[in-house]
Amino acid sequence: MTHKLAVLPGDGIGPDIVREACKVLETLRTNFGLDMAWEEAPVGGTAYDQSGHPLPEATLELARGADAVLLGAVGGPRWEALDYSVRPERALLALRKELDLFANLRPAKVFPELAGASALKPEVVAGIDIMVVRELTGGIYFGEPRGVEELPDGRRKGVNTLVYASDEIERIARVAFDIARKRSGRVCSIDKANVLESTELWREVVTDVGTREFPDVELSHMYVDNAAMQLVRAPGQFDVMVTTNMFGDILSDEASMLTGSIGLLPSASLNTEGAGMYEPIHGSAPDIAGTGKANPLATILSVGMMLRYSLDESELADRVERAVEKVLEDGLRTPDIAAEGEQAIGTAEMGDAVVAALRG
Ligand SMILES: NC(=O)c1ccc[n+]([C@@H]2O[C@H](COP(=O)([O-])OP(=O)(O)OC[C@H]3O[C@@H](n4cnc5c(N)ncnc54)[C@H](O)[C@@H]3O)[C@@H](O)[C@H]2O)c1
Ligand SMILES: CC(C)[C@H](C(=O)O)[C@@H](O)C(=O)O
Ligand SMILES: [Mg+2]
Repeated sequence: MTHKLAVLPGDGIGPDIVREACKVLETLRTNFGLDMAWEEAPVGGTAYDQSGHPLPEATLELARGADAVLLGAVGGPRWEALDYSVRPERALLALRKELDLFANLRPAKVFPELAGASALKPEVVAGIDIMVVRELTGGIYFGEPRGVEELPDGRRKGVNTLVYASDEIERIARVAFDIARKRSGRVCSIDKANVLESTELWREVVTDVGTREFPDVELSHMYVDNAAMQLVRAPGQFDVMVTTNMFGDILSDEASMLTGSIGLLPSASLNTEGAGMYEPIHGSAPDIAGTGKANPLATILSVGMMLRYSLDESELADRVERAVEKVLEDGLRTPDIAAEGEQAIGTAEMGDAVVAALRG
């Protein structure tokens, strides 16, 4: 059966990195028999400029009908002053909510060749392989009430609400425990249960699910401030980290620096139906947009996750990961992962190198 893909390049460096990921998909089709067809659609600021909305109905429909969505990035200074309701980032949140993509997997794996590019000492990050499991359709990103209101005395009040219902916590906990069973058998749940009742419930529910359904998995808990510190002090203690929407957003960017660059971290956002959205964890990088300096590897590795989690093509996923390892072994570096004085290559050259490594 032909896999139907929706490709949403978005803004800033989005189109550049997605172009390279599509070269990889095309190579898998022509050389390795991947049966797929993709259709592209605008999203984010680019879509807003074209149609007045960051997530046009046609784009949402395309995503709904696809087996998997590949997304670049959205947003940028050009659209920052827009009303919140039509800001590019809203498209991302709407896609996640509409497709019920509650489970966001963000692996942070240190490639041996890049241990020297890490923000930490190479010996501290050697072998690091962390899976951040981020809840993606709840928490403070979606809680009501929200907004900015005028107070009678002329002041304004900004409100966001951190809400979690027990079933939302249960389902993300199950995803984390399941993944841990295939890895080290350990889960660390990150919360702020000492201050926030919503995450006190988080801790309680994660513990219940663990005790009742996954007694074989070792569960520990950590407050988020400590976790942020431990991630740079001794990252080797973590394997699967499960956490709320906002804590996961922040901790995954932090974890990326263990690997050397945010330009290396892919993600999968999954629902219970097997469909998923795949995107790098980074944003539209306005500071380097249009310069050809963006690292496309996070997006290419997101294609790998797509093959594994939505298309049931794990052999091809392995091939993509091996091709990325090969280009790094060969010493190819975009500027974000190049050592001082080391020759760097551009976005398209990196994509071409992965394609060449795939072809063998
Ligand atoms: N998933 C998404 O679409 C997503 C994620 C994060 C931020 N954003 C949006 O992107 C815009 C910029 O946000 P930001 O600057 O805070 O975060 P960012 O992730 O876009 O950039 C942070 C830093 O990392 C660098 N960087 C990011 N991706 C890179 C890559 N592939 N290769 C090399 N360097 C890379 C950038 O140059 C920048 O210095 C904002 O509008 C934000 O809302 C979108
Ligand atoms: C752009 C923004 C809505 C998004 C998030 O906060 O989830 C981004 O930072 C991410 O990590 O995907
Ligand atoms: Mg983020």
